[in-house]
Amino acid sequence: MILGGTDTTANTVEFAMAEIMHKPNVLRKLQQEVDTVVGKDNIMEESHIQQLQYLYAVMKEVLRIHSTAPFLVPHCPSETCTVGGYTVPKGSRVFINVWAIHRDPSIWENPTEFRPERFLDNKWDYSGNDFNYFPFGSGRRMCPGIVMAERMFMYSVASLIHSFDWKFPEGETLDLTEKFGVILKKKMPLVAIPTPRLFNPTLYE
Ligand code: HEM
Repeated sequence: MILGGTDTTANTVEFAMAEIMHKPNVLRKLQQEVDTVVGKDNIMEESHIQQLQYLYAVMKEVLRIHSTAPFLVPHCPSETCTVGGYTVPKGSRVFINVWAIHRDPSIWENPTEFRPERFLDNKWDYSGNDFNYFPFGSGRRMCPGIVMAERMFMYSVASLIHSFDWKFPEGETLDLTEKFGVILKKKMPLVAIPTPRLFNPTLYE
């Protein structure tokens, strides 16, 4: 529970910050949204999360393009079964390549482009009922930590972009190389330089 709940969300936040910093128009839109909802003379609270619809779309897009659990977790059928015409013997170890499904050009327009707007119409959700988009898996073994993951992600990223502007260190550019494993990680850790942007310095105390 602790492993499943910390590394996953932390890596999703790291990928999100890297993508956001690389796309100044996305950062601008996010900051406009938090400034409207939270205000620049206030700090981010959990109660603001529900109103951050653009940030919610950003989270969904990060979970699509950098699927935190790229092969879900291994499943093992208790009986031999047939799926899509293929026989899966009892006891097999089954990995679902959700990373590839989330980048399949027959499902997604420009799949490698980071474009949160594709989620703004709420057509896609991750309830596990749509096998084109299921970053939290599906069925009985689906992730039980979705609500906590949402809150941790939304609160962390909203606080970071509300309180600070962010840039890459001088001379450094974006490196989004992924390191595959049970959990997808950024190969090179993100280095990001913050600059305070709120009016009242006491909000940083
Ligand atoms: C961005 C955050 C997260 C992502 C993308 C994620 C994704 C997943 C996925 C894909 C699975 C496997 C589902 C399947 O195979 O059908 C899973 C399982 C699991 N997750 Fe998460 N997870 C996240 C955060 C969390 C959090 C915050 C917790 C707990 C507080 C958590 C606890 C678990 C547990 C206990 C399982 C195993 C469930 C089982 O096997 O019955 N996860 N998660």
